[in-house]
Amino acid sequence: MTTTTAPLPPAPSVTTPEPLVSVRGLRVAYGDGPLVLDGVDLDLFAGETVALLGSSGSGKSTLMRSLTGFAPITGGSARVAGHDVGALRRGQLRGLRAQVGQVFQQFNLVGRLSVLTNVLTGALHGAGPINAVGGFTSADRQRALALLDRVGIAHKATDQARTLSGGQQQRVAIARALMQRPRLILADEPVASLDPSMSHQVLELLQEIARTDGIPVLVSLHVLHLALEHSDRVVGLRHGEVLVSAPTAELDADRLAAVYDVPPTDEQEADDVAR
Ligand SMILES: Nc1ncnc2c1ncn2[C@@H]1O[C@H](COP(=O)(O)OP(=O)(O)OP(=O)(O)O)[C@@H](O)[C@H]1O
Repeated sequence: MTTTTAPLPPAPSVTTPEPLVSVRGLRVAYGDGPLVLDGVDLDLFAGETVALLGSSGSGKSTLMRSLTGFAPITGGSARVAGHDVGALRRGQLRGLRAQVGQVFQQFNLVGRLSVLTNVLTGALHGAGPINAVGGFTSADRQRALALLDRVGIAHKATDQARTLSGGQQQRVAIARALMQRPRLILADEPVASLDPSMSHQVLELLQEIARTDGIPVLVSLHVLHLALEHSDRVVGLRHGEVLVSAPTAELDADRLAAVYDVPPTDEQEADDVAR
């Protein structure tokens, strides 16, 4: 009797989503100084909000800066949107930065300009100095107004940015970041200057943008409960190393406190929120 071997049917294709950001064994040192990041791994996927926690000096800002080529990578790699950041030349880095929306603690708006103009400047990213003087199109203006509407402050479009409250200014900064049509949003302590209510609103907005637009949002925070309430995953840095990396649903404040040399007390957290 002969037996024949039938060919196997093709395996069902299992597609694992590719992370937009993939950091492996990243090491960063400034000048001759010590390693500020030492072997950091990080993936960021479309649609997720990842909270970055750690004591002051643990390397949160440096990790963010390394994703846009502003930190000196001395080992390992950081890939963003398919690019090996450490291997990019200056012009290529400019192109990458145009795809990354950034939100900062101090909003970084031009106070004397209108809210609308501040948002429009987001369209200049990557345009270069020659295109930048060409002015904005009416399509740009429509889009900027639509974004202001989305973040809830279209009624302030013609006001000078400096006349807005902190929470409103941060919304403008988020609209400006969206004007870039970013593939990634980096928010470095975006609520450190806001009161508790504004902090929740701004973080809710960032998480909504991540989910709706399918953009990964990496947000550094100093307040544990804000991270637990407004993120899908938490990455905790300690002395430049990843100590915790887990879905937020699996974490609690006790486990996250291990990230800190001195765990923040409720009082300190309240102070941080109120700052
Ligand atoms: N441009 C720089 N030149 C030299 N050292 C730097 C530079 N930027 C940061 N550092 C050092 O790198 C370390 C990490 O700083 P980083 O700002 O990344 O920490 P962080 O976790 O964001 O802190 P914080 O919560 O206070 O913002 C610190 O020791 C800091 O002094």
